[in-house]
Amino acid sequence: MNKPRLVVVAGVIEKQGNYFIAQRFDNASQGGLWEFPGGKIEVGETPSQALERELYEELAIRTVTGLWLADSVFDYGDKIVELKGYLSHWQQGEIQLNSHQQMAWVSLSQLGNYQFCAADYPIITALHDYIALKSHTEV
Ligand SMILES: Nc1nc2c([nH]c(=O)n2[C@@H]2O[C@H](COP(=O)(O)OP(=O)(O)OP(=O)(O)O)[C@@H](O)[C@H]2O)c(=O)[nH]1
Repeated sequence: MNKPRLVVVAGVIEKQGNYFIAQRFDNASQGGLWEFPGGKIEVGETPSQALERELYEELAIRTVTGLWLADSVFDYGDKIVELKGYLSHWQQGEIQLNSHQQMAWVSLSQLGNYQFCAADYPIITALHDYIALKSHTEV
């Protein structure tokens, strides 16, 4: 049997040097693990549109999708997830947690203290690389 391959977008939202992360419900797939909010791309959507829709549904905030960070493919056994990570820029609204059991704002170095969905680690690496590059090019 062919296992499903899900194409999923995830957004990294930054505020004052901290990054938004959210914990999946214990009874969901990858339950209890942390992730960047987002979800599956629907038919006819661009990744950017899907991410803006998902962040509104999950967090009730309006965002604009920014820089692409990385794509990551992980086989969870029952499904393959192709995760596309982007920066997301918060435009308006206050965060309401509609689809997660917990949230946190954490620094880049604190990200290592949380257990993420396996597909997220290349996105975290790309975020580290991006921030390092940015700090080298800023004068
Ligand atoms: N939103 C989001 N999903 C992620 C991330 N990393 C990761 O592996 N995923 C996986 O991508 C899939 C899509 O998740 P979803 O939020 O749209 O919906 P879901 O829990 O109903 O997914 P499911 O149908 O696999 O149970 C989930 O299996 C989830 O575990 C991430 O950083 N953000």
